[in-house]
Amino acid sequence: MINSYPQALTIAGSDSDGSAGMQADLHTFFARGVYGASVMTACVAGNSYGIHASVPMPTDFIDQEFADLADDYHIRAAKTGMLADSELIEDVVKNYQAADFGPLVVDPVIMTKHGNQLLEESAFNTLRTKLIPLATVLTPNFYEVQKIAEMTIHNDDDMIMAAKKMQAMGAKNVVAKGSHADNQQTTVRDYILLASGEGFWLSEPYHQTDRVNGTGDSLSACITAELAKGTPMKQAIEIAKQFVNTAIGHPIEVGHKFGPINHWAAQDRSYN
Ligand SMILES: Nc1ncnc2c1ncn2[C@@H]1O[C@H](COP(=O)(O)OP(=O)(O)O)[C@@H](O)[C@H]1O
Ligand SMILES: Cc1ncc(COP(=O)(O)OP(=O)(O)O)c(N)n1
Repeated sequence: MINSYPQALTIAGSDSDGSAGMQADLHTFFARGVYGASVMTACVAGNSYGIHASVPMPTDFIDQEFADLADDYHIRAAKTGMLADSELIEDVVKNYQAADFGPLVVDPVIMTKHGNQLLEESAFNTLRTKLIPLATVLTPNFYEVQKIAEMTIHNDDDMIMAAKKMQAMGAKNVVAKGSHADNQQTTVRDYILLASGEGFWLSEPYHQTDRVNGTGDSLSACITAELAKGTPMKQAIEIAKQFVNTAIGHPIEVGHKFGPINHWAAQDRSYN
C-alpha cells in the first residue's frame, strides 16, 4: 500500500502568476486526481501582461531535487517544461536517465504564445539530440513544430511530415499542436502520431478568449497525469485535448489581460 497513490512529476519553471509553467501543471495534476511533485528548473516573474524576468536554478540544486524525489516517492510519469538553456537540458537528461520515473512527456517550451523566448537559441541542438530521443510523448505547439522539424507548415500534409520527422528524431508519440492564430476559425486541430504508426487529427471547438495562458502546459500535464494512472496512450491524449478545451471554454476572471484557463471546469457540475 505504501506509495501506491498515482504520483506524477513536473520538471519545469515556476511562473509567478500561476497561469502557466509548474503551477499550471500542478493545477492539472490536482484536477486529474494525481499527486504532483515538482523539480523547479527556473523562476519566471510575470503576470497576465507578460513575462518580465527569469532566472535558472543552479544544477546542483536540481540534482538534489531529483535525488530527494527518487529516494522517497514513486513517480509513475514525468513531464518537462521550461528548461532555459543547454546546461539545464543536459542536467535534466542525466537525472531522468538515472531515475525510474516512468514515461516522459516532453513539452519543448521554446516560446510562449505572447512571444517570450523561454529557451536559449543555442540550446535547440541539445533539445533535438539529447531530450527528444527520451520523449515518450512530444507536445510541440505550432511554432515549435516548425522550429524542431525545420520546415514551414502550410497544410495538413506538411504537419504530418513534420510529425514523422520528430518521430524519426526519437520521440515515440507526437502531439503536434495546430495553429489557433485565426480568430475566425471554428475548430482547433492537433495532429497525433502514435508509436504504432497510427496518425489522426483531434479536433475541438475554437473559443475566442484571451484567457489561454498555460494551455500547452496543461495539455502535456494532463497526458502525464493520465499516464501516471495507467491510462492507455491514445485515450490519455484524447482526455487531455478535451480537458484543456473545457478549461478554455469556461474562462475565469483572473488578471487584467491574458489570463489563466479554468482548471476545475471539467469537474464543476454547473457547466455540464
Ligand atoms: N482559443 C482556443 N480555443 C480552443 N482550443 C485552444 C485555443 N487555444 C489553444 N487551444 C488548444 O490548447 C492546446 C494547447 O495548444 P497551444 O495553445 O498551441 O500550446 P502552447 O501553450 O504550447 O502554445 C491545443 O490542443 C490547442 O488546440
Ligand atoms: C515558467 C513557464 N513555463 C512555460 C510557460 C509557457 O507555457 P505554455 O503553456 O507552453 O504556453 P502559453 O500557453 O502560456 O503561451 C510559461 N509561460 N512559463
